[in-house]
Amino acid sequence: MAKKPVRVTVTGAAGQIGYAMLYRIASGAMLGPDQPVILQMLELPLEKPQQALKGCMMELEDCAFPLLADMVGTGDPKVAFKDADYALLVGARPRGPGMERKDLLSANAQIFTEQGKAMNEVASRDIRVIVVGNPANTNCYIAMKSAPDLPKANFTSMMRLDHNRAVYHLAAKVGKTVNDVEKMVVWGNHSPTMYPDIRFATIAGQPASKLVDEAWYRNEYIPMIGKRGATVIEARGLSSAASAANAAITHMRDWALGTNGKWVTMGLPSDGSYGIPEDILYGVPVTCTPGKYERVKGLEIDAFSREKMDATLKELLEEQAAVKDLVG
Ligand SMILES: NC(=O)c1ccc[n+]([C@@H]2O[C@H](COP(=O)([O-])OP(=O)(O)OC[C@H]3O[C@@H](n4cnc5c(N)ncnc54)[C@H](O)[C@@H]3O)[C@@H](O)[C@H]2O)c1
Ligand SMILES: O=C(O)C[C@H](O)C(=O)O
Repeated sequence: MAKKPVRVTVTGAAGQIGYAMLYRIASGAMLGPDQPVILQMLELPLEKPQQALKGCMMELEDCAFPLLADMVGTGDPKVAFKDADYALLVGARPRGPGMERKDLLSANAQIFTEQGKAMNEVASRDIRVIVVGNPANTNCYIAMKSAPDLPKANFTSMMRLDHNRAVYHLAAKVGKTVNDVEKMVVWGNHSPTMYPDIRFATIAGQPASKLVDEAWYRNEYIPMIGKRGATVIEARGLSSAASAANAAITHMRDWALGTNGKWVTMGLPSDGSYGIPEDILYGVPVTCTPGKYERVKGLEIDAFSREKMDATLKELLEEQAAVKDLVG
């Protein structure tokens, strides 16, 4: 029997990431080739973005996707999140050259308070949320705190782009492919303080730390992964869109359908493990079974890692303090 359609909300749907994302979700790339979806798309309630959203919806019609059961385009969060089963919170102001992601904090905090409240009121009680809009970890924290009736564990922030970058550049360094890399971890914040940790990683079954030079790893690789977003902005004049959309889709796909034991990185509200205070949205390794993620627990944290993990935590605590008044 055909599956019942599920409702997927995308905010900032007519922006660059939205445009790279909608058609893949409607094609089944996120929830599988037998799962019909209803797309509920939110854009700013202003003429230009609403007009652009209409254009996106025309193109969705013209794709004639068999899995697209229905669609809604709106400027009202309560319409966009109504009964939503999945939400991809993309809509936010992106940074330009010379800005850090945390410079966007106050501009975007309001958005995530409003959207958290709307989800609290009208979304499915089991909604699964990924926050992409920057600063993603803290925006997710704000949305989660603004939705006290929904399970905290269902709020996640996107660290998958960092994870994918870390996997690709490690594989490339030793002349292997991404398929050869297992057990990558990117701890912490989606910012230059993030800590790509290769201590558990293997490349074609060999320990990664034995295959690459430690000085390269510490002095080149870690900062390069942390600054990759800025490097793309410099080159494109715009922030990553295709790779960000791809990361969000694979984050949700893995959560919905499982990873078959493979480790991926998700920003999760901390449960206190690894010395991260509860509720802070922090990148950690997980495995997923359909509909459920499970943290990889009990990893040993050495002195170098502790220092790196504490530095990215410190930044998250500062971001959290800066939005304290909004969150209450
Ligand atoms: N977490 C990550 O790894 C990652 C990666 C890339 C980009 N980003 C972030 O994603 C966000 C979106 O990037 P983009 O390149 O698509 O930007 P964009 O400017 O092209 O699109 C953003 C869209 O959001 C809309 N929008 C703004 N406020 C909104 C609101 N309150 N409700 C609904 N829609 C709203 C805008 O009208 C616009 O169409 C930015 O914050 C960017 O920094 C995050
Ligand atoms: O760096 C940015 O501002 C965009 C995004 O967060 C990225 O990492 O590509």
